[in-house]
Amino acid sequence: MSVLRVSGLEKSFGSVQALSGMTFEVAAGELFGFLGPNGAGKTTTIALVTGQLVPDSGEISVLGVDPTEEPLEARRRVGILPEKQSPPSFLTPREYFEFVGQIRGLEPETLADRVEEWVDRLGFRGKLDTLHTDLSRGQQQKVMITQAFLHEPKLVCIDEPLANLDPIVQEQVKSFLQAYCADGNTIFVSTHNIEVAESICTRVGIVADGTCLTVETLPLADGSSLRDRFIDTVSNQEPRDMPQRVETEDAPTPE
Ligand SMILES: Nc1ncnc2c1ncn2[C@@H]1O[C@H](COP(=O)(O)OP(=O)(O)OP(=O)(O)O)[C@@H](O)[C@H]1O
Repeated sequence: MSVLRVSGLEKSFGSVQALSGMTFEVAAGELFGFLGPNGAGKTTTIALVTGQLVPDSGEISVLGVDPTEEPLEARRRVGILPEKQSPPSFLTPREYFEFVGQIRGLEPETLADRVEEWVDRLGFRGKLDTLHTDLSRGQQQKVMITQAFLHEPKLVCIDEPLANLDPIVQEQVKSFLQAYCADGNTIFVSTHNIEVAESICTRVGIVADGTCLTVETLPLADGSSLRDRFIDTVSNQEPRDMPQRVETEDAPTPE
């Protein structure tokens, strides 16, 4: 069954075309990697899938919901770990998790149990009552990972899950992500870390210029490395037409 389906997505920001025909599908139980160079459209795709942006055209289905039509419902069903976002500086992890637990409709006992699991898993029990502003980047990332999984969503969209984490915690998070998918859940993970994607993902989509160029099952059937496949795929793509500069007759004259 398809958990996430994206078809012919187009999205522009002014004259910048971020997505041009983005198409791919992710099935239940997959740990699907989304790989691409800077500016390929990965973050834009996650924002569309999670109802934070509206596409210009194209179709999205997230756990059977169209996030363009029902953004709140899509966000309710999906766990989101956005790129480069920090928990609120003026709250402690405990306060933030209470807030997230209420939004996610968790019973207080369930929330308490899950927070216990996560502080043990990621080792930040001693920081539960420290303001986020006084936590390190890695400790803040642990809080952000926890909030994405607290309601145990069927689908979690993650941008760079291992950013700022030390190698030991990275291994713990990688194992957790694999176990979570082995239980039948699905993770969609955008990353620049090709070796991490190769070690944990079941399939990867390689994207560039707002398009999914190929989807590969891992390990690659011909035994080549994902890094080589990535470089070959991205460097062999046809260059996209660059937007033409539009000359206007009444352009303002410089003072
Ligand atoms: N709000 C915005 N306004 C204008 N342009 C934007 C906006 N958001 C994204 N873009 C442009 O859309 C394109 C895709 O950006 P996006 O952030 O989705 O790429 P990405 O694959 O996540 O890149 P990276 O790996 O560098 O994080 C880029 O050219 C970017 O400059």
